[in-house]
Amino acid sequence: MTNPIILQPLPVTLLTGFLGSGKTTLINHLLENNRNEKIIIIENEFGQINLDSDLLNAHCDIQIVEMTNGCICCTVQGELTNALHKLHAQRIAGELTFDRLIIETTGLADPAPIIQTFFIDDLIRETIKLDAIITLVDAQHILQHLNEHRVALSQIGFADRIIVTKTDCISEQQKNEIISRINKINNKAAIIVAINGQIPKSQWIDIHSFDLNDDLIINKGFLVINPLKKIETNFKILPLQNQTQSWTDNICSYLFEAGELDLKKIGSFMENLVEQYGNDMLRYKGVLAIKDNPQRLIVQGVHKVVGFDYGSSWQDPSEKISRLVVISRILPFDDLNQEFLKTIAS
Ligand SMILES: Nc1nc2c(ncn2[C@@H]2O[C@H](COP(=O)(O)OP(=O)(O)OP(=O)(O)O)[C@@H](O)[C@H]2O)c(=O)[nH]1
Repeated sequence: MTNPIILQPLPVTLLTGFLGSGKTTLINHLLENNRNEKIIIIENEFGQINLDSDLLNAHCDIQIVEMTNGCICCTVQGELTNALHKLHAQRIAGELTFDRLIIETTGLADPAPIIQTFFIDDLIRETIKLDAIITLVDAQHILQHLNEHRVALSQIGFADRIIVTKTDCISEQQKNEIISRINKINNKAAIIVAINGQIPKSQWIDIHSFDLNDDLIINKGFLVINPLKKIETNFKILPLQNQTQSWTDNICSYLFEAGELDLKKIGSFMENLVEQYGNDMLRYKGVLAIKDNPQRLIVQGVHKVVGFDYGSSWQDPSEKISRLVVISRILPFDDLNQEFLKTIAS
């Protein structure tokens, strides 16, 4: 009898960004500088013609799976699920060996249905580990994209990390304005500057954004890397102070904060929040302190798909603090915050 093959969950990076923002350029840079890893790339193109697979470096050790069935919102979940199941079957059968998967979405895609695929499907949840959502932003055109295409806003809102490209085509002042605008839309993601995709792999691969760990890092600083210099982590992670909303653009970051909560009450608060506003909530992540429970309760969600899990124990019970960050289209924050505060344990 042969032993069943036990495989580690496959790390997956989801690469998004508006048309022409530099996704293929970034992947090519990775492939050229990372030849000892086998990478599978799933391309999701809008329309029937997929040019990107031709643009990728054919001589590198990659496999490309194309999904060319245009309408991303209705078909992508099914198509992506099928593609991932097929890859898993080939991996299990030993027909394909690879170390990681990168999914490059069409520039016109709202990442929501793609991300949801990773939460919804049982086999995918068990065999794949979503590492991070990386959004590329074309510094030259982003202001126009934001004005004209809601999807550009959504792509920034969903990001765990944002890579600003083409800063070589604009002035220093314009670059700073753009970084500041992006930071107002999503102040959770670190922002990195890359010219022609030239950043080290460690800046966008193996970020572990979806790990259910206890760190709720709220980043208000910028991580700006000059590709020509040695990487310095001149990286400020500052606690979000009392500011709970950023009002430029209609996607905001909200912070709900309190001490120990009542499990039942916070459960129904979350249920109502997601039921009522799930369509507007791009991403949310929280570390909650529950009364009479030594462990942290971790909550993560994308729109109406939400997951709860217990994390590690609080070291010092007197420091138990609950934080929930929501990146969303505009919410009636004051009313919701009143409801949130009612979940504080008595
Ligand atoms: N000047 C400059 N050009 C860049 C930079 N990054 C990418 N480009 C160029 O921008 C164009 C589009 O880059 P791609 O990598 O094809 O962009 P993409 O996001 O894959 O494009 P789509 O698949 O059409 O959405 C190419 O001509 C790249 O050479 C950069 O940092 N600076």
